[in-house]
Amino acid sequence: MTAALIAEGLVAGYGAAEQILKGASVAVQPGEIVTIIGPNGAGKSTLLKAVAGLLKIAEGRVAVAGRDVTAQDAIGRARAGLAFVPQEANVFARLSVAENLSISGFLDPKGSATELEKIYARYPMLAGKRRALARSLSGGQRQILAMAMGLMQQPTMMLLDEPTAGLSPRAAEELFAAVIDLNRAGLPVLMVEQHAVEALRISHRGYVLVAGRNSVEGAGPALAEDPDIRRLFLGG
Ligand SMILES: Nc1ncnc2c1ncn2[C@@H]1O[C@H](COP(=O)(O)OP(=O)(O)OP(=O)(O)O)[C@@H](O)[C@H]1O
Repeated sequence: MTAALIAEGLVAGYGAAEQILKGASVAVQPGEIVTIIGPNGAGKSTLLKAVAGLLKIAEGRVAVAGRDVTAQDAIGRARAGLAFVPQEANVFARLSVAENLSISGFLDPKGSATELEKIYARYPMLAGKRRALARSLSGGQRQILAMAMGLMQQPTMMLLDEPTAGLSPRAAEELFAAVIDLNRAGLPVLMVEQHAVEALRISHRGYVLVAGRNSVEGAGPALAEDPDIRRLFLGG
């Protein structure tokens, strides 16, 4: 089986300072939700950025659906199938929902209208608010919009950086339900989450990243219930 994503031995950082990633690796198999947890500053967001091609890596390799994309920039990796939803500033606040979605179809302008209809069918909330400015949406609605913008790229693999950050427990639950829904429709997901227990419970597998390196990995629900993991990384 060809992995949906392989990132191997990534070394990367920001400029002259010490590298943040010191050889981190993750893999996502077709059909999986995989969550990366770990202490603040471990490099979780940095790992997603390095995979998405937004941060140059000094060492390592990235492959999407069996194709090596290490030499590709962010656009090349998007074309190869990766959609990255950043944690912050992930929608254009002053544009409408429809405009946000339309410009996200830039990889395939011809297919964009069809894709847009699929998205409105999947998320009736967005269809109902298509003329609303993105900044008028609730936090949860905005995260759905950001995810839908990723879907406009017709990805084979979704990268989500803390999709529930700043959301109420209820909105976070709805967002996780939307992630499960997408995954059941066949999309593999790699996410970084602060709501680690909830995220691991809905994940097939999880990785613990510590100081830029892999620590523990295992089945998501098992990690969520593991007493040592809970004590060390999940606040008791
Ligand atoms: N743009 C940047 N320029 C310089 N340093 C950065 C930048 N972004 C992140 N860092 C540093 O890289 C380290 C890892 O940050 P990263 O955001 O990847 O951590 P994280 O594991 O996602 O943690 P958190 O849960 O705090 O977001 C931190 O020390 C952070 O200060």
